[in-house]
Amino acid sequence: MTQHYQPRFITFEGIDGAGKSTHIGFVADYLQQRGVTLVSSREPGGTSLGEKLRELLLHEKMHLETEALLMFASRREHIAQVIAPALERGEWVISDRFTDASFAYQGGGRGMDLGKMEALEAWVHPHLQPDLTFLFDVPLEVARARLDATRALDKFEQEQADFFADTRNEYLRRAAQFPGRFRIIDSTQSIADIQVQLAQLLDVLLEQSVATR
Ligand SMILES: Nc1ncnc2c1ncn2[C@@H]1O[C@H](COP(=O)(O)OP(=O)(O)O)[C@@H](O)[C@H]1O
Ligand SMILES: Cc1cn([C@H]2C[C@H](O)[C@@H](COP(=O)(O)OP(=O)(O)O)O2)c(=O)[nH]c1=O
Repeated sequence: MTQHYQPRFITFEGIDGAGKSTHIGFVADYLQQRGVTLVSSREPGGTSLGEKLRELLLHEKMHLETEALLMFASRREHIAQVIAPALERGEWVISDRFTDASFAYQGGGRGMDLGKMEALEAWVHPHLQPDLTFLFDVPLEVARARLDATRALDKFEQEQADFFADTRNEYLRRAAQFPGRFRIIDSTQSIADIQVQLAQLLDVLLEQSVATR
């Protein structure tokens, strides 16, 4: 008998170089092998308009509030075109970043007023929150060394240590504020050990999501 699951929304967060992208494919495969139909997406981006906004956001200098507004504009389109329709079809959505990233980067890193951020969140998705958020957490030096070893850096990745310290602290503050949905992954572990931990956490969510019909 095929297993049916209630739809779930999973997000991946962490400072640049923490290892988030490395594990998204693993999570998608793990869930699909267990019968989950899912959509894998990312922010900023995830739609045709969102990908154009991503290009601007990652390469153009702009006012901090413009940056926050464009992140939420991309998110609004992403929810309307991708996230909400998939959940309504009964599918799962996994997204490489969501609103916690705006709190961490524009709020923590750039210092935007968190009250304004909360207002944007309440405006753009008053009733939608991830069911599960994996926060890939590493010391800044580890993340920086991984980035330097691998790729050309975009606008955010070129920021200094202070920026990432504040970004990481805001992520950890959000995790403490919403312990029900956040799972902090110690990303100094090996990739194999992280995958074991992810599989255990996904098994719990799968068990809680079995639909009886
Ligand atoms: N646990 C880990 N141990 C060692 N290297 C890792 C680990 N996780 C990721 N990496 C490497 O670090 C680099 C950045 O990882 P990536 O997943 O792209 O980070 P992010 O998406 O969080 O910015 C990649 O080269 C990746 O292979
Ligand atoms: C979603 C989001 C991302 N960002 C930033 C974080 C990242 O530095 C950047 C792009 O994210 P990411 O997809 O992690 O970049 P990469 O493909 O290089 O791993 O956008 C914000 O500043 N605010 C946001 O709300």
